[in-house]
Amino acid sequence: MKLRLGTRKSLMATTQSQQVADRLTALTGRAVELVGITTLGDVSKAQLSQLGGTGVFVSELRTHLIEGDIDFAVHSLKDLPTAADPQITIAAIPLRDDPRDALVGAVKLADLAPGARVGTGSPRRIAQLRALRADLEYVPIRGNADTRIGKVAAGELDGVVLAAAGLTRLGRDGEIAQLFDTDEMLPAPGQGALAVECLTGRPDLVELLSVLDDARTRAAVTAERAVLAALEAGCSAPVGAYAADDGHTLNLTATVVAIDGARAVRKSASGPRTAAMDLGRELAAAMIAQGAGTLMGSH
Ligand SMILES: NCc1[nH]cc(CCC(=O)O)c1CC(=O)O
Repeated sequence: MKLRLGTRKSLMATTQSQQVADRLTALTGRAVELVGITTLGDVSKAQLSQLGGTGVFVSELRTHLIEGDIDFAVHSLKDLPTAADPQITIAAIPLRDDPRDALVGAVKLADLAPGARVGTGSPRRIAQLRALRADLEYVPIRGNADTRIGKVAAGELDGVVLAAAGLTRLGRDGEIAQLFDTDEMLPAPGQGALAVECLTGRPDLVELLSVLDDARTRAAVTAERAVLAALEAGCSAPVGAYAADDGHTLNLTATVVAIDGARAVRKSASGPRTAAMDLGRELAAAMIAQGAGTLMGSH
């Protein structure tokens, strides 16, 4: 029997789902069929913020899992709520793609003229960009990557900032003018990683899908998301976190930035991969002690 992989119909979603399907077939011999699902979030993009952000896509695919229409689903990990759903198991977190943010446009950020218009809807990106270039105009934009990049081609904007991983999945990485090093811009927790999930009540399927798991990526994103959860922040909060696992140790850096870009709390910590959750929680507690909570309230 073919496994049914439920996916949103956007190009990014179908591309990443197909990659996961192909890898699963290569590793296990099991055939996988993509099942396109139109979510409420896709239908009414205008109301997306009222619907609670990108979490709406995740919860609709989860409803299809629970109803048995599909066997498993693939999400961008950074769009998953930090609160676990006991009915759902993240059976695999595959090897992460490039976690960095990217500037799409003709020139690097440092070479943009004063007052140039840069598009991004993310408070995390705006705040960190303001810290790098306070003299540019940051324009809130919505829509899929295609629409956003189109505003640069149309001359409406001088640049847009997006996740490098998403651009690569869309085959648009050739238009990247600059990749931001994590020293200058910390990505969203889990950025560039995928989550493969199915029902907890299907242990055989959990086991089958687990061949896709990458232990280092799982540890890194566990630490990053523990920061987010401990700060009680959502996916649209001005929180950046990045952890790298060098094979022995997990090195985690996180930041909370005020939307004006003028104030930030930034801290790093290291620990064993096996204690990823504690590493993230403890770093968040240290950040709160330095005023991170006040900064988040001030945007
Ligand atoms: N919030 C939307 C979203 N969710 C995942 C990605 C990109 C791919 C990824 O980070 O895995 C994007 C677009 C973006 O932030 O540019």
